Formats: sequence, structure tokens, C-alpha cells
Amino acid sequence: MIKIEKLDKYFNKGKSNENHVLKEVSLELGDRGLVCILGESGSGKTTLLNTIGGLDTFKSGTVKVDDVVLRKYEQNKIERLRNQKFGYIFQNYYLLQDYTVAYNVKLALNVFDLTEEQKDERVDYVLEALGMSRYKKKRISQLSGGQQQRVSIARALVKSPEIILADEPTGNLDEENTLKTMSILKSISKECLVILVSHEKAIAKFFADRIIEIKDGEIKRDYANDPSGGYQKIDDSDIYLKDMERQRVEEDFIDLSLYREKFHRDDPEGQPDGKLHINLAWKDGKLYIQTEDNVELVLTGEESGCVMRDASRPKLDQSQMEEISYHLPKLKAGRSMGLPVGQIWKLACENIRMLGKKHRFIVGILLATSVLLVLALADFMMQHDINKQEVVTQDSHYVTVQLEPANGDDSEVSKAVEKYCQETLTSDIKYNALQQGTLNLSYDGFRQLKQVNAKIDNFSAVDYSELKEEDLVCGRLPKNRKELVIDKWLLSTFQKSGSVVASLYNKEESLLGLKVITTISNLELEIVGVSDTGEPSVYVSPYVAFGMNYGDKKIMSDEELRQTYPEEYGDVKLKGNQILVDENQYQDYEHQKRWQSGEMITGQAEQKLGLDTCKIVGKCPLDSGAEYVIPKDKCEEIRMAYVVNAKQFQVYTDDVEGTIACFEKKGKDYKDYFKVRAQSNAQLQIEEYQKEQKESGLNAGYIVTIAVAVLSLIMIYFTIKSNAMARSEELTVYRLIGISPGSILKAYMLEMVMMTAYTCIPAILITSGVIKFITSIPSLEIYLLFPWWMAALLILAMFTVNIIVSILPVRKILHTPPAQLVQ
Ligand SMILES: Nc1ncnc2c1ncn2[C@@H]1O[C@H](COP(=O)(O)OP(=O)(O)OP(=O)(O)O)[C@@H](O)[C@H]1O
Repeated sequence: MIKIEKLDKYFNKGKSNENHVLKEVSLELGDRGLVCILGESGSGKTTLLNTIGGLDTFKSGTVKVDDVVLRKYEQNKIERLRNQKFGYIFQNYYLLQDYTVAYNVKLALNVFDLTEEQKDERVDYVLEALGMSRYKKKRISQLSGGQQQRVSIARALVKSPEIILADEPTGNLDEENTLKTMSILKSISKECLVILVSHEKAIAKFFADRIIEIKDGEIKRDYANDPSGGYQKIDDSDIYLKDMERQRVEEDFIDLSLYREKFHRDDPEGQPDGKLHINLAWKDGKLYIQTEDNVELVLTGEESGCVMRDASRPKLDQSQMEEISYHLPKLKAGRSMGLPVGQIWKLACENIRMLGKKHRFIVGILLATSVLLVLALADFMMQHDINKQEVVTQDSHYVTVQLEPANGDDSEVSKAVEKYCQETLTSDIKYNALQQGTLNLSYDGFRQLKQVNAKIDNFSAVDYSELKEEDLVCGRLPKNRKELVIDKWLLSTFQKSGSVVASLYNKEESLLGLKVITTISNLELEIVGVSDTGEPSVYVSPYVAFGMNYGDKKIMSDEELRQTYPEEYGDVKLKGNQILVDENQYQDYEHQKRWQSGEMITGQAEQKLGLDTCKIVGKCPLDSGAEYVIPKDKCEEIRMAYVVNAKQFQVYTDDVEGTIACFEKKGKDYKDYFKVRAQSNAQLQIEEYQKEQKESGLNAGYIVTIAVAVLSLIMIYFTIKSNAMARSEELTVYRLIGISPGSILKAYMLEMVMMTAYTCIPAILITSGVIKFITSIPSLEIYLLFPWWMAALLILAMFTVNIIVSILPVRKILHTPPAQLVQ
């Protein structure tokens, strides 16, 4: 039972166009029967129906449905009522046009705890009762208006509601279909309460059990109706003479009867104005009729579809009306108004399936934007993220210290430099001369390539004692000065050099055992291992590293000699100016007798090595690669002398920043003599590269990336938004049949998640795979960078954006009272 008390409803309350639509309406409605709310257009009929049916808000008053009292628009309560008690029928049907009849009807059962079979049974039953069984699998768009209205009645009936609210259900139907639909509603009203809004008085009079007349938002009359008066069809175009006024003119030669419609109290304007002027002439057996210009002449008969009958217009009575009978058990709505997960999944799948061409369009846009975004980001990353292998040629552990002399006395400066070096380059500091070397790698596997050399350059030479076993990818650590380990970094730069020889050494293992020759000191070294330290370095004996840029002298410390030849030279210890020379030199010494009392002026060695005289006390093996073996402390002296002379050196350190600060700080004590410039060359190379990139069009790339990203997002936004908006009718339908907003939102989100999953994920992964592949072919010279973490981030971003964009417009619709959606 429905009880309405003092219901007040405004539109645009407080605004200049305020409209007080319902004015303290009070009403009681029973459990059964057909109640018709009659009234002129704008009188407030629909508003009254909507507020009763929980489709609209109201200002004050109460609506009580059985024991549920509504005082305002309480969404949860109303949704429960909508599910449990109400069924809606609208003038515009509100059916899902692209779906089948059965799907539309079954949708209303989704919120109930029924098995699929039980749902199908109910759908079949109700369609059978309404004579729609054979259209079950047809799409709504293939049905006539009358048939669509039957489907909408079936959808309302299938959950056996207690109250059916019908707003002008016959508004779009012809008279025949109006009568059929109304007779169905009449039959239904024997089982439940049907509240009908109509402006067709005749229809109301013929079918309603009770008529409530409403005017300007107030109930004017409320009375029980007697439908026994019958119904006169208006679509019947025949002329019934007995229902018309007759005027007869009887003369000698003519008996003329003029019939005209009786004056209609409800429609005074329908009467023709003034007199009708007709001239009739009978001549040669023919009747000639002359009338005023604006009067149409119709000859009655079968051809014109209008027959003149000497009778009254027949009236239909209730017995001639179609009657349906239906008895469906009442349903109990589940505890929650939401759809179960399975149903949400089904709804989302079905939504996607029914998107049709739109689906292809959305998929196309999502694919295109994903590919575009990957390309734009890869380009951006390439410009932003430094490919260290292209840029850095120095080990990042090295700090380069340059002492820039101030103006002044050179010898003073030199003394100060020497002092500074002695103070800073203590025995715990690993330092070196500045490194610049080239390794020549020659390959003699094929005769044709015998003379072809490949160069490995742009590297730092690092003392092999810095290398640990775990740094090795293959091979072993160097054991002596004739062995070296090369970092795989250099292998890849070597590969990129495009040399024919390089292409033969494409695996780390392939380098093992190869001989490389240092270009400056022409020393032959064997690659015994490949490391992965992430540095552009080769790991060699400290004096090999030192010798690399030390002119053409190959020096070795006695310590190295002992390590390299433990058996033959294990106990050789040199002191003072004692040296060993290689076998060739030693023979010269023997043959030329240039030596006196075992002493010689070392010639070049004196100049280059800074030694005055040295005493040759023996020979070292030729395969040691050394020309001179000198005491270890002499080596250090030479090294120190060298860096003092060069006024620059490199320090190997794990704490680059600290070392820079330390050398600079100490340099402040010598600021009158020189300025200390300490820096990490590796860092400097990166900074210079970044600066260069910035200057050479990074901004342009940046703008292009942002433009593509923004364009892609706009494309996605408008596509998804317009899709959601275009489906507002679908949303309205879901709301009207009582699916909770939460479930609708979840289904829409799931739909978007699924579409994103099968478009964006493969598009992003495939494009990034293709980028990886094409950038690995150096000859293509395509420079793009798209790491996998970026792909994962982009996928995540696409999901987030798509979900947000798709649910925003839907959320708005879901929070609007349904009455505002169905207008
Ligand atoms: N959303 C709205 N915003 C503002 N005014 C509205 C709104 N809906 C209806 N109205 C106004 O409220 C009044 C009653 O409208 P309602 O639709 O209830 O009338 P009705 O009797 O059903 O008319 P009709 O038979 O033409 O549908 C009308 O003056 C109408 O213009």
C-alpha cells in the first residue's frame, strides 16, 4: 500500500524560474487495480509518478510504501524499493536496443538470487504470457513500437513487482497497439497495483478502476471509475451517420441530407466556422458539385477507405479486450543491491561485445595511443637518459687532478707542486699518470683478415689488484704483467665500432687468449678474463698502466718480476740504482763493451726515466715485455717525478666526491703557486654530454614528447568519454531496472580494464620489443631507449588514466536521480 502525505516538490527552488510542481499532495493507493493519473500537459502527472516511484527527489512530505517511509531522496532505501517492489514502463520503453528481447528482460533478474535456469524460466513464462515468445532472440531494434512496449512490460513483470508505474506507456503507439497494451496493463492490475499516467481521457475511462485528476500540481478529482461505458475507436475512418446532426432539404426534384459532427462540448474549436456554400447541378445524368476553394471533396467508397454507414459508431467493451494471465511467484531481493562478481563480469563482457563498430574504434585509438606514447617516451628517454657507453671513456673511480700554475717564478711553482704532490700522494693513495691508450687487437683466424686490425680505445687502465673474482664474467684474474682483463663494456663499444674483426668477437669468451698490443709502449698482453664492472676499463699491472703513456720505455718493478717469474727470479731484490735489462740489451752490453766497470750511462733511460746512472746487475727475460727492471721504490720515484713534471695525475678512489674535496682543500695552501682543479672525468663527460644535448634540441624533443603524450591522452579522453556519454541511455536502463550504481560502475571499470588489457599491454610490449630489436642493429642507426620498467610504468599509467576517464562521466550519471535521466 502507498500512502503519500503533503508531498511538496519544486523545480529550480529559490531561482527566478522556480516551479512549485506538487503542492501538498496527499493520496492513498491500494494493493491492486489500475489507477490513472489524468491531467493536462504540465500539470505535474509525471512528477507525481516519479516521486512515488523513487525516481525523483522531493522537498517535503512523506511517501510510505508498505512499511518503508521515504522523507527525501534516500538513494539506498529507494534502490531497495526499486528492486523489490516497483516495475517501470515508459513511453520511450528504455530498452537496450542492440540486445535481444530475452537479454533485456533477464537483465531485471540479475539482482536476485536465482540460478540461470530459474531466470530463463521466468523470462520464458512472461514472454509467453505477453505473446512475445517468438521474438525472444530478436534484437529490440528489429521490433515495432507496440512489440517494444510489450518487452518493457515483460521486463517490469518478470520480477513480479507489487507496483507497476507506467508513464504514458501508449504515448508512442497507434490506437490498436494502445488498446492492446492497456488491456495487458488492465490484466496485470488484477495481480498488482498499476499506476498509470495518461492524458487520454477516453482510454482512462475505458480501463481505469480509479481516476485521479490533477491540475497545477494539485489533485482536483479522485474517483472510482466505471469502465462499463465502452470505448469508441477513433482510428475508424468510416462515417457513422447516426452519430451526426442531420439537416434535410426536400424539394420537387431533390431530397438532400447534410450531416455534420455533433457539437462537441470538449472541443468547441473543432466546429467549422460560418456557412458551407455548395452549388449542385444535375445535367446530362451527372451531378456537378461546386464548393468553396478550401473544402476538400471526398467520394465515399472502398477506394477512399471511407464508407458512410447509416448507424452509430460501434463501442468496444471489456469482453473484446485481450486478456493475459500471469502468476509468477514473488521474488526476494538479495541482501545487497549490488550484482555478484560473476554478473558484473558478464555485464562487462556483454557491454564490450555489443559495442560493435565503436569497439573497433576504441581499440584502434588505444592501440595507436599506446604505440605513440611508447615511441615518444623512447625518444624522450634516449635524449634524457645518457647511454654511458656512447659518452663515458673514463673509469668513474678516477679523479683527475690538474695543477694550474699561477703567474710567478717557475722554479717556486715547481717546488710547490713537488711539495703538494709529496704531501697528498701518500703511500695509501693509488695514483697514476693521465691515461690515454689504445689497444690494437689483431685477428689472424682468416687469411683474408690477417692484416685487418681492430682497435679498442677510449678506456682507462686500472691496477688489476682492484679487480675481484666476482667481477669476472669469464676467464680469470691476471697473474702477472703480461696478462690483462678487459671489461665487457669495451667489448660492446668494440662491437659498435662496426669493424669486420669486431664482428668475429661477439661473445665474451671469444676474447679469451687473444693478444692485444698497447700502441704506445708496444707491449703484448694476453686477455685472460672479461669483467663486468660497468666501467670502460682494462685491468693490468700498475706499471703497465703507468707505462702506457710513458713514452716508449717498458719498465717493470722487481716486485713484478718476482711475481711473474717466481721460480727464476723469486729472490731477486734490487737496491739503489741496480737494474736488469732485457736479454737483447744485455747482449749489446756484452758485445759492444760499452759498459765500464759494470756501469753505464743509460742514455734514453736517463732522460725518460729520470735516472742518472744505473747499474746493470743482470738480465730479465724477453717475454716479460719489460726493457728495464728497476727497484720498486725507484718506480715510485719515477712515477712521482713524472706527475710533478706533468702537473697532473689521476687518483683511483671509491669516494670520488671526498677525494675531490680533499685535494682541493689541500690546494688552498698553495693558491699563490697553482690552482687545483680536481674532477671526475667520467662525471664531466656526462655533464658535458647533457649540456650538449640541452643545447642541441633537447627542448624540441621534449616538446614533441609532451605534445604526443598530451595528444594521446586527449584522444583517449574524448573517445572514452564520448563512448560513456553515448551510453547514457544504457546506464539509465541499468538504473531503472534497479542495478546498484556501485555495480554499474564496477562493470564499466572492468570493461575498461579488459579493453586496456588486450590493447595497451600487447601494444606497449610489442612496440618496446621492436624498439629493442631495431636499436640492437647498429647499422640502422636508430637511437631509442625504452627500458622494461618504463613499459611497466606506462601500462600502469594507461590503466589508471583509462579507468578514471571512463568512470568520471558514468559516476555523474549514476548520481543523478533517474527522473532527470529519463526526461
Ligand atoms: N527537470 C525539470 N526542471 C524544471 N522544470 C521541470 C522539470 N521537469 C518538469 N518540469 C516542469 O514541471 C511541470 C510538471 O511537469 P510534468 O512532467 O510532471 O508534467 P506532466 O503533467 O507529466 O506533463 P506532460 O503530460 O507534458 O508530460 C512542468 O511545468 C514542467 O515544465
